[in-house]
Amino acid sequence: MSAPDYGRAFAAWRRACGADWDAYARHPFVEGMRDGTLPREAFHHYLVQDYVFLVHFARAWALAVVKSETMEEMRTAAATVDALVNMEMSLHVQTCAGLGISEDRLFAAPESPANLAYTRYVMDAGIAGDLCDLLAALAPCVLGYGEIGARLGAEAGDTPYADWIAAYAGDDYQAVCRDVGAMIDAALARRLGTPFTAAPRWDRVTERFRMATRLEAGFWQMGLDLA
Ligand SMILES: Cc1ncc(C[n+]2csc(CCO)c2C)c(N)n1
Repeated sequence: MSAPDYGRAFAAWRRACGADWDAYARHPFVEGMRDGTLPREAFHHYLVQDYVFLVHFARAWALAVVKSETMEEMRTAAATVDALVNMEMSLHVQTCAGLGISEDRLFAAPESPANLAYTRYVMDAGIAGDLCDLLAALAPCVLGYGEIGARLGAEAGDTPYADWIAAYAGDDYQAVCRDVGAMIDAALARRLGTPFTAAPRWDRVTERFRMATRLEAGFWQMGLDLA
């Protein structure tokens, strides 16, 4: 299936990062969720690490509030922090509880190096650069899960991971992806001009997107390797 429409920047970044993008969006971990062959322990390991990931991801979106230059940017970034801290993280705790993973285990989990590399890379992209650099590093996470969810929602058969797929394939999450895609396009147009793909800085922000994409693939691999 073709890529979903999450705006112009995403389409251009995705095309520029072709092989790296496919290595993430079609990683064996993802295909294992699709056909149900992903080992349970790998999914559980991923979920525990993902809790730690969400903590740092919320911090990175809080940095997007700091780096905002318009009220609209600030509202989107602040709403994302709120959704992560007050909804996603408690949902995550509930999901894990349903699978027999206690909150104590989540809190006690030592952070894996692949997890640390990814989240601190995103944070540093934002600290060293402006909102464009930060959003380019955040985009593979937000929009990649949208694309993966949409594809698996259409392709998956009977799989124990149907709930995970439904959450990201659903209309609510797909609308979040379109909103974030529009925010990214507006933020780039404001700072890089239009067309932003012709701006001197375009290649540098594309490299932020590429590295974050590679680190997302590393996160799936960490799940498979129980690393
Ligand atoms: C490694 C990893 N990458 C991406 C996501 C997806 N994700 C994280 S926060 C969020 C909400 C929107 O900002 C979404 C979809 C994840 N859970 N774990």
